[in-house]
Amino acid sequence: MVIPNLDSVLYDPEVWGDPDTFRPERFIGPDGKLIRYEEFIPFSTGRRVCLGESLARMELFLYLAAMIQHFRFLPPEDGQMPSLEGILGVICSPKPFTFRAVPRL
Ligand code: HEM
Repeated sequence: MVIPNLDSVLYDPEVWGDPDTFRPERFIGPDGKLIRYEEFIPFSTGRRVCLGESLARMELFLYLAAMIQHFRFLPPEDGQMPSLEGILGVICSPKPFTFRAVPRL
């Protein structure tokens, strides 16, 4: 079995500059439009590209938009932000963290 290391591209400092910094605005150009980087390949690329990509993108958009519409997401009372260091496995998953979801009225 061959498991490609997509992180070598998704975290390539030559492409992203500061890949470990949470800076989603890196995907928005000065004209306010979405920048599409060919190096952004969370669903892989080529012949083995994810067959569920459009479904996953749509579900993620609907789920996140609904959550953000209904809640404000804040750090816990102690102000401790989640670590951006992942747990490395076949996929990289987040370390356990806590946060507050405050309903928007
Ligand atoms: C955020 C969600 C998802 C991510 C990040 C993701 C990512 C990936 C990646 C990176 C691969 C390539 C694996 C390889 O190296 O061979 C893959 C393959 C695949 N994914 Fe996804 N996937 C997601 C959701 C889904 C969903 C929702 C479905 C189906 C409903 C799906 C179906 C598949 C299938 C069938 C393949 C195998 C394609 C092939 O080898 O021909 N994925 N996915």
